[in-house]
Amino acid sequence: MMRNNQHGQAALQFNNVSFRYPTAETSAAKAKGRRNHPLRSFRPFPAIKTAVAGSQTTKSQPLPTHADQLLFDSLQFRVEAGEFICIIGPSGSGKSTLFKLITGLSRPETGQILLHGTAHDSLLGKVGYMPQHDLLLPWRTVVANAALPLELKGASRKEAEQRVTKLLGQFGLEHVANSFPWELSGGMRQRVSFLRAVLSGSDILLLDEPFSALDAITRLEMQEWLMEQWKRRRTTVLFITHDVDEALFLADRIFVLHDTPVRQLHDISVPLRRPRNAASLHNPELIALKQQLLELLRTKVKR
Ligand SMILES: Nc1ncnc2c1ncn2[C@@H]1O[C@H](COP(=O)(O)OP(=O)(O)OP(=O)(O)O)[C@@H](O)[C@H]1O
Repeated sequence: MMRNNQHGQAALQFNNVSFRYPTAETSAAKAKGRRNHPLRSFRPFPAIKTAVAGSQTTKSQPLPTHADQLLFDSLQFRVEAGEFICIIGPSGSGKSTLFKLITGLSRPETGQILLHGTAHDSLLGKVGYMPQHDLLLPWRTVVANAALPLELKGASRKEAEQRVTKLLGQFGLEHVANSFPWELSGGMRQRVSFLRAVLSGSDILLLDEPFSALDAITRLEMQEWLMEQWKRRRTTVLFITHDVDEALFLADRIFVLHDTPVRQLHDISVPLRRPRNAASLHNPELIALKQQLLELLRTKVKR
């Protein structure tokens, strides 16, 4: 179900976004700090000796630095309202960093990130974010964990918990309302985490490998459940995964990050009608697409 509207306002848009770790200022400041540090002359390891032909000179090898690690270079893309986008790419290609830029945890060096056509000073709190590890607070019950974003927005705890309680049924959590996270299965914890992201109130949800720790059956159940939630809420979803089948099953479009720095995303539409089921992936067109994606992922990330 593509809801593409290239001429209207995008839900999310990257305009020439460049980013590197750490920023030039931080590395310069760190280097200055190191130069003035009293322990500067302390050498925990002997300098690496480099034999230079015909001489006895010794030379210290420079330590590797991330200062030049440009990850995104003038990156442009747009995501339309209501789309389901999966993001795949080899480890270290920048998938989680893309989310850090969207949430505002990191800032681009140049370029703009627009939500519904508007650039904000900070995007923190403007998108729902479900991190790779659910980060539920162990001392809070399911209701109290899910109520957190409402409390952060100023609601009293009682008020927030009342609103959460009304939603528990939709998320299949009514019978564990007063349980603690350690009493729940992985799939249930993911539901609480998802509810918490939804309660951020944003219509853009960023899900970072939410199902990677689940067994195959629970994972399939959670994928189907997520599809239901997405249809019901009509949110825009960006979903990071390492699993090509999962991406093909869920996505309208798949973004592939396969080079560093990322200058352009491979933007691949999934030609599969909804509703989908596991058997949909056996269609020959999808098998060919899977091969194409695996080939792209095998491309070595350049530095
Ligand atoms: N805080 C940081 N400081 C310096 N470099 C970082 C920092 N965080 C990540 N990096 C580097 O940036 C690159 C991209 O990291 P990122 O976590 O975005 O990759 P990823 O595609 O999400 O990887 P994975 O699939 O393993 O989760 C990596 O080379 C990583 O080492």
